[in-house]
Amino acid sequence: MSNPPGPLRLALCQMNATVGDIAGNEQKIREGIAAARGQQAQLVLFPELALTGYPPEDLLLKEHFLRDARAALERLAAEVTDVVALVGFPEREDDVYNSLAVLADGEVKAIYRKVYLPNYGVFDEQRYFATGEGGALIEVGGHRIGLTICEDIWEPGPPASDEAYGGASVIVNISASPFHAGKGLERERMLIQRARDTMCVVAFCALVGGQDELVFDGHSLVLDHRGEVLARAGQFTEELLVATVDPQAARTYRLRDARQRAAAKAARPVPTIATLELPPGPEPEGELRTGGTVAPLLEPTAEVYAALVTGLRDYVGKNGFRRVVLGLSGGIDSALVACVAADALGPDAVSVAVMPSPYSSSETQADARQLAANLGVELFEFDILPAMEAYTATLAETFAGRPADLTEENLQARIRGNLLMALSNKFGWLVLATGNKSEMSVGYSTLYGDLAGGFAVIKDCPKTRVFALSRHRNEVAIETTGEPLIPPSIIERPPSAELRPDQKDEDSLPPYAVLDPILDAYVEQDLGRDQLLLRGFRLKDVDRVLALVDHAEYKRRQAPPGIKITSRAFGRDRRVPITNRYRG
Ligand SMILES: Nc1ncnc2c1ncn2[C@@H]1O[C@H](COP(=O)(O)OP(=O)(O)OC[C@H]2O[C@@H]([n+]3cccc(C(=O)O)c3)[C@H](O)[C@@H]2O)[C@@H](O)[C@H]1O
Ligand SMILES: Nc1ncnc2c1ncn2[C@@H]1O[C@H](COP(=O)(O)OP(=O)(O)OP(=O)(O)O)[C@@H](O)[C@H]1O
Ligand SMILES: NC(=O)CC[C@H](N)C(=O)O
Repeated sequence: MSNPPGPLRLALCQMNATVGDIAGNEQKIREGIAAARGQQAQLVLFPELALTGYPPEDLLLKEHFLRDARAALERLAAEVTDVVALVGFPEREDDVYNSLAVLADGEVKAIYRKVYLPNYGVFDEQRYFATGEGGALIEVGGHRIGLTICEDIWEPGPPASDEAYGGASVIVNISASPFHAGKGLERERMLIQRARDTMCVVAFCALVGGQDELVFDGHSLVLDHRGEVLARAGQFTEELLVATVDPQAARTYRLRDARQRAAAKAARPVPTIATLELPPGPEPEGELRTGGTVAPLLEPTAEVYAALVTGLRDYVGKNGFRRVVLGLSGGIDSALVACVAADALGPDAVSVAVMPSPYSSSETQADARQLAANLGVELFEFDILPAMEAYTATLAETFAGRPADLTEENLQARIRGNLLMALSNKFGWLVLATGNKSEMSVGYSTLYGDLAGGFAVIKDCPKTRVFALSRHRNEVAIETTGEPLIPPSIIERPPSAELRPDQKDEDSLPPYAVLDPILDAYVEQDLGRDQLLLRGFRLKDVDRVLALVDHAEYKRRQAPPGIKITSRAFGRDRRVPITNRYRG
């Protein structure tokens, strides 16, 4: 019997790739490999499709895009020495595969192809990729390492189980796993279970950063064979997570667990696709011990806030904007968006416009000005009365004899939207829309009015969550400066669109504490009318809300993109027809 292989030093490069920026991603991978080498890592992992960013969507239908990605991979491979690098890329062969390349000794040594291609929720991988054949191992200095790509490890059985039964003591997973509230913990629990099932070290290397509506939270992990967390990267931040693992301990552990012997006999044989020398690694005399840094987890509301900040920062940065602008009403939605913008971009990159009409109360305007001052953002003031009067005069003859109604209310929202778009056009700023998920659900927003804009930061945050996030931001401010950031009256005042005298949201909608749970059940869980009644919601509320949600689909299709933070956001996550006579 040969000597058992010793410890293995891993580096997980939790990087923020940009979709389509092959050269930029290539450079980040190059730097990650150098940093991993600097940390004496022997194996360095990069996220799923790290070379192209995730999801590249229909770029994958372009042959030249696939060729460019391959060329970048070959360039990187040629430079790799003294470490084994596992890099995600789209592979064009007889078909297209979502693949992991094993780079070592100046070449691409082997390629593993993703087996499970997710095609639910926001995922569309079967549109682009063919499935891989099954699990695969690489041997690095006697360590058998099982390869998986993202969804592969969400499946309880093969390929990970086949790889473990085939002798793997380490399972690596390169991933691009989009965030929703609570997902990080859910994913960590799943990975702990996989480590226990396979009795393997699990190294999970995650993508981080925003891509259109998706945010990738990072939260890379290294677990031992009993599911203990050896190392955890921070959430929503780039990081090179380095950890030393003891694969031999996993092998020893298995000797005491007879279950896997029978299962191993029944398992599908797994090929070893590369046999490689162990790269140098740390000096044995050094203070080498298993583990790495373990970042603490953010609490649930802080986590969602961080997702919004990351999503906005990356949307703005990756799309080449330098500044954003939004209408600040003195209400809670625009207040929260302004805070997120200032936190994401810095107050110097945020402008706000206070645009009172005769229905805007002096209190809300004062609150808006106070918040702008607290944030230190640039403030514009535009009185919209002259524009309202101009519209009214222009339409007077046509509308003669008709009372003022929603038409005039919507005109106010449209005047504001127009002014913001004028600032956008003149100065090249991105307009942030401020609608929340409750409003998006029931269509409580004006087309070409407050729905105007380039990015809708809180469109997936129900109003009750908007309150929680705003309170959270104030708690953070009080902890750091002793003062709230958002004037408390903004949080305490009953929500109103202020489009007519004394208007309150609750005059036309059920209270948000009632509305939001109905929306969660109907929109996120697809429950029907009868099931909603079984849950104790009132018939009157259910019928009204369901009709509003169904009717507003046309409006949502015209809304700007925004950050997904729930398990079911509007858009690609929930595809319902606009023309639709089905009720309930
Ligand atoms: N199926 C369909 N496909 C395509 N377009 C369709 C359509 N059905 C109606 N439309 C069009 O949509 C128009 C109606 O939509 P729209 O013009 O937006 O107006 P509408 O939905 O009628 O009114 C706006 C609603 O949002 C509320 N609001 C506005 C502004 C701010 C807030 C807030 O609190 O934040 C709330 C306001 O109180 C009101 O209830 C119709 O006139 C028609 O042109
Ligand atoms: N007086 C105003 N000045 C500037 N912007 C405004 C004003 N009123 C409305 N807006 C813009 O239009 C959006 C829709 O606001 P509205 O007051 O109609 O309802 P809301 O959904 O309760 O939003 P908020 O909580 O921000 O007030 C606001 O978030 C803001 O961006
Ligand atoms: N890219 C993937 O395969 C991701 C799928 C996985 N279930 C997730 O949500 O994280």
